[in-house]
Amino acid sequence: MTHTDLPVAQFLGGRWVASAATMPVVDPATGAQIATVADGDEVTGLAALDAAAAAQHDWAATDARHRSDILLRAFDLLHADAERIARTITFEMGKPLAEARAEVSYGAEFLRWFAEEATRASGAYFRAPAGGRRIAVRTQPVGPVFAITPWNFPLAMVTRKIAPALAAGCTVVLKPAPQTPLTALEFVRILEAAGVPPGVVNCVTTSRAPQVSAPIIADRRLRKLTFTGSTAVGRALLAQAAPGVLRVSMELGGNAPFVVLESADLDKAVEGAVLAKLRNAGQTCVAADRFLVHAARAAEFTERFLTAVAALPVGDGKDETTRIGPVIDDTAVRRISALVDDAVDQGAQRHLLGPDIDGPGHFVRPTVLTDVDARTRLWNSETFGPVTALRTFTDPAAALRLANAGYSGLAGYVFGENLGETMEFAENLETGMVGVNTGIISDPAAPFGGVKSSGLGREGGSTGLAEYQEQQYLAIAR
Ligand SMILES: O=CCCCC(=O)O
Repeated sequence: MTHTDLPVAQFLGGRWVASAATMPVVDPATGAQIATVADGDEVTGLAALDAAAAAQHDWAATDARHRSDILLRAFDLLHADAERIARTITFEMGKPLAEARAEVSYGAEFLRWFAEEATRASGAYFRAPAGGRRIAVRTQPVGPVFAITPWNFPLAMVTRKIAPALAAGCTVVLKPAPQTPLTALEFVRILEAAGVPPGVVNCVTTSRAPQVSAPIIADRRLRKLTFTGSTAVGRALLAQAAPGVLRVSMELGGNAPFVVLESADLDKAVEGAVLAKLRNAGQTCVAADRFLVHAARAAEFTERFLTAVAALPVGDGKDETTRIGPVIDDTAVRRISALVDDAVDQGAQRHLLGPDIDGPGHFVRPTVLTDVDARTRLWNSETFGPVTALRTFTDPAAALRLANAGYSGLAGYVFGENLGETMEFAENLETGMVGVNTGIISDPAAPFGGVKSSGLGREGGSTGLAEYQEQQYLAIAR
């Protein structure tokens, strides 16, 4: 597969602007360079914002039905090209083809969801209770949006931001992750073909994120920043957004607890654990990181989970049989290995599963660690790899305290058949999302987001559009 039909260019103001500066795109399964794309700088970034700002007024003035129709055309075009886009995802970030196909379907659903939401925009009109005036409330687009997207879901995290922005009437500057520009560029071509007017969506690919992002965020024409990525980068972006008092949506890091209560159905728990931990080789913000298993069920759960993980073929995601692909790069391999070694040094038992794949790609051997000390870095970090950290509990109240310890609060998982106890536990988890007897929670119709340091705002669901809207209140004298 080659990507030579993608221009080495930035998409600015509805045109593909050729770039002399370039950056490579690397297949994490082989380490080989698979494409070259434009490498933008601050001038490119500001040119993208110029185009977005220039297009904002006219785009905001379009009818919601018009914007909805464009999103639906993009939905159809994405499905028509689904296999090629899925292969692009797998080539540039390594996830198994089956998962890449699932991502295309999932990503496309944001286009359909927000195409539908676009036409449901509502306001209010009523008499003030104290009399004297009528109150009218209308919505309007927040204005130009800067969307910074991650490499782990190179399509779905783009559609999850661009679809509501377009539905609301906002223009966009998109900066995809440097590891995964190809999927974003392919999607931009789909938007172009779907009829998105010039300047409404602009895309800057760059290896110099801070250099490109800072001037855009500092520019007073920008009105919203939306980011998915690590908490550390999110904090830095929030600081940059403060002087302009930008609207922000931040989907940041997690460290999800996965709790198996005494009443759990272990068929469901093991299946859920495999999905919650190993989807995308563990490189998901909602990945289960801290397994807390009731002592009475721990031996059986652990044995069955080890067997299930050992049975998952590890390898190049382009091989149809692969279930666990590479991690994104060599830095990730080293970071994950250091977390594992540190946990083992502090008393954890290491269970190595699957083959040990030596380079040239970036592979981490699936590993389960039992008896992990809750003070280790592994327990307290977002692992972002195929490594499971497990400990047991006897007192559910203590397990809940441990699950809620720490600063992150994105996702959590609870498995149990005692409905009362399970729901009580789920409701008391300090996370924005909870999977109850399921290892997959993502759904375009549900509000995705975290509490504590896992983020601000929600994407998708019935409130996802409002993240891109302002309310204007009109006081009408009687
Ligand atoms: O890392 C965050 C991506 C979340 C993907 C999903 O919606 O499951």
